[in-house]
Parts: sequence; structure tokens; C-alpha cells
Amino acid sequence: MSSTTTTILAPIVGIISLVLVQRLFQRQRGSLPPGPTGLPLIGNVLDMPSVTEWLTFAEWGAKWGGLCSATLLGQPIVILNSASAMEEMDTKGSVFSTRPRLPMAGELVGYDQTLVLMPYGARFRTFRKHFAKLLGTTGAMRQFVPLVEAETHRFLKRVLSKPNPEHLSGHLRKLTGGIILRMTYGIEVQEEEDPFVTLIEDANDNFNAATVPGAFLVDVFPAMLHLPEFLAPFKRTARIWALATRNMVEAPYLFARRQMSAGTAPISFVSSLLEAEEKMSQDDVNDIKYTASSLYGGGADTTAASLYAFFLAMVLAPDVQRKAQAEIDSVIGGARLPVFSDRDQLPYVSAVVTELLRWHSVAPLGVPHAALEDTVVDGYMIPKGSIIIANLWNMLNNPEMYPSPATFDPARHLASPAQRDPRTLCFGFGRRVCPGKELAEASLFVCIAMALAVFDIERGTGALPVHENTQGTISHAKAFDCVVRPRSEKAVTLISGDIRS
Ligand code: HEM
Repeated sequence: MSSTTTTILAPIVGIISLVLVQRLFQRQRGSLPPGPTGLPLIGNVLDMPSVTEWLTFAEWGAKWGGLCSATLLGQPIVILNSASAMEEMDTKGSVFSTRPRLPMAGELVGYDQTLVLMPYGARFRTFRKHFAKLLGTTGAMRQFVPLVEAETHRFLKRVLSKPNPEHLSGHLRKLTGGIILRMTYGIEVQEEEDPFVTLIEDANDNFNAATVPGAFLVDVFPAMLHLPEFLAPFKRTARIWALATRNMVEAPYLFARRQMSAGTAPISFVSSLLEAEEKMSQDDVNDIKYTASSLYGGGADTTAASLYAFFLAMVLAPDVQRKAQAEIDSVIGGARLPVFSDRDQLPYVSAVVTELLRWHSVAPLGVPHAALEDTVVDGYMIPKGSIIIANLWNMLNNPEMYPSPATFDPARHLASPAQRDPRTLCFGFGRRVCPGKELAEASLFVCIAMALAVFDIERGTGALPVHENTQGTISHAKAFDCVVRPRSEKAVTLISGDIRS
């Protein structure tokens, strides 16, 4: 064939191939739930948002419905924009219960050994059983309530001594990290920099960096796992991060074991699980270690994010704050700090907790699930391997379910009939639903009730802050100014008093 013929034929062959690929793509796309029309081969790569994805996905939901989809280089992504679409997934048993494969964070850095990235299977069920045994119900986790109260009292002392708003987020991280370390391993965090907190937070920072969408090509092309390290610099990074993951798992566990051997171990997640089993294989021990390390990753930052948003809500809704304080004053009387067992007597404060779970989406897009097999949902085919993203933000801000969703209004949960309980949405869905929700709620209630009993939370000198979510799987409220001061001399005495546990 002459070079002239080749020059003429090449673009024609190219165009025909493109048309064929587009046809194939459209056929595949046709069976998926509706969504934005993509381009051949790359699909919706150009439509994908890189910031505040939940807002773009919400627009897609308004256009294409509660169940919509996109494709990225042939990878189907299904987006659940409505509570009913998420409930429909729930009816499919374990089909949507695995996680997408993320070779960098998972296999290389080691997070597929922790619950949040673990594929669905026997080991996953063992981890969930351990969680359920100790934290699955309010009754089961009651043994840990005194330490939640004691750590929260410590938090009040820290706020009293350093009330500036720039310290608030750090105080909250210390509180929630402190609760989880003590509950999981019996470790009491030190007032200054705590070595265990540093170790775990460093490892979790690596996790966050490793899971930034698109940051590592190996997540798109897993075959790169087979490249030698000199051709794959990500492997060197992964080696260093994997070491941090191992330290995060081993160091606090060894601390708990040493305390057990010395007979000084307080009751903790690890000590209870180890004592409950008579004979244990190395695999059983590993399961306990990795289940334990899943608690901090799942629970510390999420609860701190929610509590930080609570302080913002109090700045934006002073009437709510006064009403909650009036309820605490009338029931508790100012002679002691509120505790968890007061919850039934404090319905308005409980409604503040419920509204907080709705108003601030800690995980606006949940944690992605993946389909284990081809499944028909609402007449659409969801192929095996599809990534499922639940737009929890959109569900919790649905004006049909929650009128004026941007307003922080606990009364919506006390009205008759009450608006939908946000707990059925904000903790995710199916077999992956958050296993720490009882602890989360207890921690939120105790901190909110104690803080409102002794502090006034007011706006700072600048403009009124706005409630906006930061980027990331776990999303905080953007930093804001506020003034936190003790309500009275009596409040100062209560804060400075003895810690109960
Ligand atoms: C306000 C607090 C919290 C919120 C809003 C929250 C929300 C969530 C959400 C949306 C998921 C993903 C569920 C899904 O995949 O569908 C999740 C998973 C998870 N959460 Fe929470 N969570 C909170 C607190 C906690 C606490 C206190 C713990 C532990 C003590 C915890 C441990 C976990 C773990 C381990 C997972 C992964 C579960 C799995 O993959 O099977 N969370 N959480």
C-alpha cells in the first residue's frame, strides 16, 4: 500500500473506530441508570467535578433522578441521590457491600486490612462481629460511657484554659482521639503532644493522601503493581507509608498487651476481646489488632468534625442555644454536669444532636461501595464492579423532606409528625452502615450537653460565619471565629472540679 493511500485511509479507519466505540459505549450506557452524556472512550471524565462533588451530583439528581450514573474510562459510577435509591440498594443483601479496589491505599499501604477498605467476605464479617459485640447497641457500649464523660470533662478544662477559637478544633480532636484510644486500648492521652495520637494521625494523613482521587495511576491501572520499584516511584512512598500503618496497628496494641500482662489493664475493646477468647490463633490476634485500629480511623475525625460544626451552629442559632441551656438548667439545676443517663430527660438537647447529624454532613458522599455482581435496580443494570456513591449531603438537605434545610432547627425532630430521622441516612447504608454510630451519638450528646451547661458560645467580632463543608471524604465546617466563655462562676467551679472516672 502506497504512503498516499495510508494517509487517506488512516483518518477514515480512525473515524470508523471511534463511531464503533461510541456505539458500544452508548449500548453499555443505555442499560445503566441515566446520567450526563459522555465522550467515546473517556466517558464522563470531563463532567466529573473535582470540588464540592456533592453539589454537582445533586444537580445531576435533579435532572436525571435519584439513581443516576456516569462512566470514567469505562468504569461505571452509580450515584444515589435519594433516600429511596439508597433503600433500594439495601434490599439487595450483600450485593453492594464491598469496597472499590484501591491498590495504593489498600494493598500497598495496608488499609485493606482495616475495616473501612476491606473487601466484603468472611474476614469483614468477623470484624463487624467484634464491633457489634462491644459497640453495637447502647446497652453494649454502656460500659464505656463513664470514660466518654471523663474525657469530655477534660475537654471542658482545656477549653477553659485555652478558649481561643483557633484552639477549638485541636481540643476536639484531642477529645475524640482520647475517647477512642482509651476505649480501644486503655490509653489515656497526655495533655501535651501524645505519642500515640501523633503515630495514628500521621498514618491517617497518609491514608488521606493515598485516597485522593486520581493521585496514583496504579488505582486506575492496577497492572502497575507489577512494575519494579525503580520504574514505579509510588512504590517507595507506599513502602514508607506501609511502615507507618504497621506502627499504628502494633504500638498501641502492644501497650494494651503489656498492661494486661502487668494486671493493670482497664476495660477496653482490646482487653475485652482478648479475655473473651480462650484459645486464639495468630489470625484471630491479627483480626483483633486490625479491628482495633479501625476504630480510630473511623471514629476520631468524624466525631470531631461533627462537634466542630456544633459550635458553628450555636453561633448561627443563638435561640437554639438558649433553649437547650434552659432545658439543662431546669433538669440538672447547675449543681453538677449533665451525663449520658440524663438523655431521656433532655429531649431538646437530644434534638440538637439529631439536627447536628442532619445539618452538617460529616461524610457528604459516604464511603464508596462497589457491586459484587451484575444486578438490576429499578429496571437498570448495575454491572459487577460498578462504584456506588451515596450523596448523603443531598439526602440530608432535601427540602421536601427537611423544609429550609440550611436552617439549624432541632424543633423539626420534635414536631408531630417528626421529619425523617437523619440517622437513617447520615451513617451510610447496607452491611457497611457505620458500626460506630452508638458511640458517635453518645459522644455527641455528652459533649453537647456538658458544653452547653457551662459555656456560652457566641459570634466573634467579624462577619457572621457561613456554614460550608471542606473537601475530603471526612468533611469539616470551614474555620470560623467564635467566643467561648464560662456562663458563670458556678460553671467555672464545675469545670475545675474532679473528673468522675
Ligand atoms: C458523627 C459521627 C460519625 C458519622 C457521621 C459516621 C458516618 C459514617 C459513614 C457515612 C460511613 C460509611 C458507611 C457506608 O459505607 O455506607 C461510616 C463508616 C465507618 N464508620 Fe462511622 N461515622 C461516625 C462515627 C464513627 C465512630 C465513632 C466510629 C468508631 C468508633 C466509626 C467507625 C466507622 C467504621 C469502622 C466505618 C467503616 C465500616 C465498614 O467499612 O464496614 N464511625 N461512618
